[in-house]
Amino acid sequence: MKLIVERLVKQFDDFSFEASFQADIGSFITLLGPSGGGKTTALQLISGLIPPDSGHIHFGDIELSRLEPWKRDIGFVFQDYALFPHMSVEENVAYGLQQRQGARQKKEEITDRVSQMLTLVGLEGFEKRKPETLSGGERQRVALARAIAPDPRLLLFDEPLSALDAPLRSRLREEIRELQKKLGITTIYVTHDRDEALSMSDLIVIMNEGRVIEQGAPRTLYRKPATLFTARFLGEGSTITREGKKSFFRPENATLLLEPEDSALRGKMKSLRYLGGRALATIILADKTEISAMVPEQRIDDFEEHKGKPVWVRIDKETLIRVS
Ligand SMILES: Nc1ncnc2c1ncn2[C@@H]1O[C@H](COP(=O)(O)OP(=O)(O)OP(=O)(O)O)[C@@H](O)[C@H]1O
Repeated sequence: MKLIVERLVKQFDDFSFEASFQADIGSFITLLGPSGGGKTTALQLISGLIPPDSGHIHFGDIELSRLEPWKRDIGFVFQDYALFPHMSVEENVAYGLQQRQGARQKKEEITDRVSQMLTLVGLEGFEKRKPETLSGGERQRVALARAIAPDPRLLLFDEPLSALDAPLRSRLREEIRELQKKLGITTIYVTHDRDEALSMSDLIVIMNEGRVIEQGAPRTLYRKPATLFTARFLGEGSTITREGKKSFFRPENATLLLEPEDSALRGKMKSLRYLGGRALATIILADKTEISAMVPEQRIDDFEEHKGKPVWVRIDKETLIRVS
């Protein structure tokens, strides 16, 4: 069973969007790309907030794009939480249930479901609190509980963690991913943060300028990107020309040497930037190309006083990537 986004098209005055991608039902899909790439537009089209000019969205046997937005069974979590300020935590979570399931839903059933959801996101005891008394992370947990309470078929996240500090962001990443796995909800997650995309996803869809550049599993896209855009977006790297073709390599696949070696590239050390546990060396080759190589902690001493001096760089051949 697949989620298939098929040639979804939307034309704004000066922005054209066209995207196709597909993934297994139950998987965690991340739309990754720079600002203005069309990620939010993709979510809005999928949820039905804006109508597409053409295209289809299939969820298994169901054609979502034929359904009215409120019949699509979609949960949404935004960056700014979008909680109702005058409602308590439990009222916020219950709101989604009452909307979806109609007023006939028994009161006790709603109460049970709300407390089950709050337990799931680690917020027992917060039932009566108002959003203004909560931290950013707690608010985002409420938003998550509200989104999953009606048991949606699809969960959409739009940069949910970008307002939070780094340690909290990384904790919530793990929590969201674990919860998603446990519940098996098909999820589409929008971010411009590559670490987030690499650490959370089953599938990453790279978007730029309203188009899908490529899609793949995190490690495949990182190690074997088809395009220079994806290669650069997913991490550090350098481009060299070999036999007239552009080749890309990651700094961790390049070894810095003090002595010449067969097929190692000769250059001059430009800088060495310490990153904690390792350092990133920048080397200028004879043709003025700048490349970078990772130096492990135990070898940093060898190169620390080496600025401006000759060095050699050995690149693992099998890690060189042909890119277009
Ligand atoms: N309703 C609209 N009318 C006109 N243009 C729009 C509309 N919605 C989005 N756009 C344009 O579409 C482009 C893509 O915007 P979108 O928000 O989808 O990008 P994004 O990848 O989510 O970026 P960000 O990370 O900054 O949110 C932008 O140039 C935006 O101005």
